[in-house]
Amino acid sequence: MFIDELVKAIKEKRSNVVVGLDPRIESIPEVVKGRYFNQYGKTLKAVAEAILEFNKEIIDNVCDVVAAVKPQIAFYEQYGLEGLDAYIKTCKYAKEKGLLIIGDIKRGDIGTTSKAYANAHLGNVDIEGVEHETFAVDSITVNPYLGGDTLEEFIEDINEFGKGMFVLVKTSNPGSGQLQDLVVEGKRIYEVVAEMVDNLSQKTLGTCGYSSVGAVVAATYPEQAKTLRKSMPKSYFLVPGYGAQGASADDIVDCFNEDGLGAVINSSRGIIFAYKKSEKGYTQEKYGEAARKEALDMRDAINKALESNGKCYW
Ligand SMILES: O=C(O)c1cc(=O)[nH]c(=O)n1[C@@H]1O[C@H](COP(=O)(O)O)[C@@H](O)[C@H]1O
Repeated sequence: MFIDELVKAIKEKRSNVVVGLDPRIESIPEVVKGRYFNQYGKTLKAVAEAILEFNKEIIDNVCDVVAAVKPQIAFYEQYGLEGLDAYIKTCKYAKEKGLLIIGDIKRGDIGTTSKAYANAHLGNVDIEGVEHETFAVDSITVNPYLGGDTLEEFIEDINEFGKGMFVLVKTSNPGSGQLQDLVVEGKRIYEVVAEMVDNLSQKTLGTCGYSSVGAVVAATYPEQAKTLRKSMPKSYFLVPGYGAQGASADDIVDCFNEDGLGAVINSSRGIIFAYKKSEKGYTQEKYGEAARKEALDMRDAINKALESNGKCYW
């Protein structure tokens, strides 16, 4: 089951870090993309090849330091089929390197359509009795805006295929409060979503005691995260906002339970494009090493903050 594998990886690697594989062609080092532009011109094919080479180097450098990777599909989808091919190959490579994959797809639609998303990203598609795995990731992010029935559609595949999902509860963006913080019948909308997540978590408990239905709770709103931690005790939090969006290790402590578990912290740009921090002596030629160094620093900073609050598991 996804959650048991995630907790196992966290404990083995002593790391609560997730690296977001969000490639932006403008930030991929010239030493990588230049070769593909020479070979294929400024084409979708060249970009997709550059992304794949870049991702593989990042994965090679962080696979023993992080619990999971989180490719955000928009960064691939924007390059059409070539881009999606790079997404699939990236996921396959990460899997070969022993990493868990959280496909950041943020889907959600009416029931039968959600089921099609579940088939694509969690389960299988059935072509007249022949099963095919299309995107093959371990867990996904899901948008709850259409209501609880639409989230239920993912549960069957989560249980059948041992997968997981993280439901958007409190997001990191500046406008997240506009809808999520509204008070309706005495409760904030994000609290209502948290109740839905908590109910679903009971149906998907792993042997580790946590559930394969988790929640996205942003590091940029630590006060809300503290309350949410109590409302969803069995759900793992996927915590974005660390690094590039301004949150630090101290901001994520309350996303963890007293047992030192309960959250994975994502950083995308801050790690994969760390080579740009030339003041640290990083170079574009050694962009993989720079990512590794930043992932190690992030792991250690989080462990230190947890330790000083009596919440370090190891
Ligand atoms: O679901 C997410 O991962 C997510 C939710 C959220 O509230 N905020 C957020 O930034 N994210 C994603 O987390 C990643 C953050 O990237 P960086 O800001 O570069 O670390 C991006 O892939 C976002 O799409």
